[in-house]
Amino acid sequence: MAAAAATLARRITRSGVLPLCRRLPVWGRAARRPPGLPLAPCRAFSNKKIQVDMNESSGVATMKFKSPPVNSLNLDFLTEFCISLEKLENDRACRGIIITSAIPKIFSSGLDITEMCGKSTEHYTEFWRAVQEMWLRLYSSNMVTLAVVNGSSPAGGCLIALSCDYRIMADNPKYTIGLNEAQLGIVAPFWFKDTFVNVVGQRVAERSLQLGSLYPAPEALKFGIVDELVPEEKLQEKATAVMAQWLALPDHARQITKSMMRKAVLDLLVAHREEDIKNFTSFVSKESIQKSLRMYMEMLKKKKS
Ligand SMILES: CC/C=C\C/C=C\C/C=C\CCC/C=C/C(=O)SCCNC(=O)CCNC(=O)[C@H](O)C(C)(C)COP(=O)(O)OP(=O)(O)OC[C@H]1O[C@@H](n2cnc3c(N)ncnc32)[C@H](O)[C@@H]1OP(=O)(O)O
Repeated sequence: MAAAAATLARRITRSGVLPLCRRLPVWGRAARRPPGLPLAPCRAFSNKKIQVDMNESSGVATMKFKSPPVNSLNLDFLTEFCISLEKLENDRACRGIIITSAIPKIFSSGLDITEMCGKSTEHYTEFWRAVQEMWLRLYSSNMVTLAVVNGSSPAGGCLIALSCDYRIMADNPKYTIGLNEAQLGIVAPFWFKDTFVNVVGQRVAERSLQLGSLYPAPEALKFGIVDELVPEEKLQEKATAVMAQWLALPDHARQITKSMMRKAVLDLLVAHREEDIKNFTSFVSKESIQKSLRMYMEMLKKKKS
């Protein structure tokens, strides 16, 4: 696992482009299987920060974030996420993936702010490439992707949920979700914004992004950020039912449709990836932005005392 992670990290940082596995191809997963060959065996695999369990009979994998205290998305987490997703994409038996958290009350606290504070340009470059890679892989996945948001999910955490095909959230007003970057004095990149617009529409996205709004679960449902609220103890049952409904369709029809809906947004980042990295590194390197991020971290720590 460590060797695989190192290899992937090297591939992300050096070549700049990973061989993205089948970005929304025009063929179904079943059609890729050479006739007569048995399905590849599926196993559960657990890494440091993400636990993946594969249900071989349903063809559905569950990916559980388990990176205390708050599942923040640091370089190691993002690398593990990409490796896990690649393994599942390459597993012919896997047709759907449920993404959720093993940490009570938190889905993901978003990008790890410490990765964007006081580091070198090289580090920002490596980190941002990994963030891009995570989104490109998830948003372009040809599997059915279902986010089970069982806790708060700001910024990058919200992006993960928005990048899935469907979102179920625990019916608890203490859990919030949204792209709150503006509250940190930073800006959600264009592809975060485009992903958000594709889910909630221009008006809700514009207002929410300018205000950096974090919505309690009931409001998130009202604005279409999530598709359903479910009592926490029913999340698993509901996720299984929703996944079965999506998997009841022929893969190729659903995949081609998904590709049509998402291609333009994906292509834009693929075409402007290096420029986007430069924008990020020069933006976060500004002293004013560093100051905002430091103040935000201090605010988080003070909140506890
Ligand atoms: C011209 C320019 C054009 C374009 C711009 C170009 C580029 C764009 C530039 C930048 C884009 C960046 C996009 C950023 C996306 C992000 O995701 S930023 C992260 C946003 N996340 C948050 O705001 C969440 C902050 N955290 C919280 O609100 C809470 O922690 C919580 C609700 C998640 C959990 O609350 P609690 O359970 O009460 O836990 P604590 O608050 O006590 O936290 C425990 C511990 O964890 C630390 N922590 C929390 N979140 C983060 C994080 N995201 N990163 C790093 N660390 C985090 C917190 O400080 C505590 O630490 P300790 O005090 O225990 O050391």
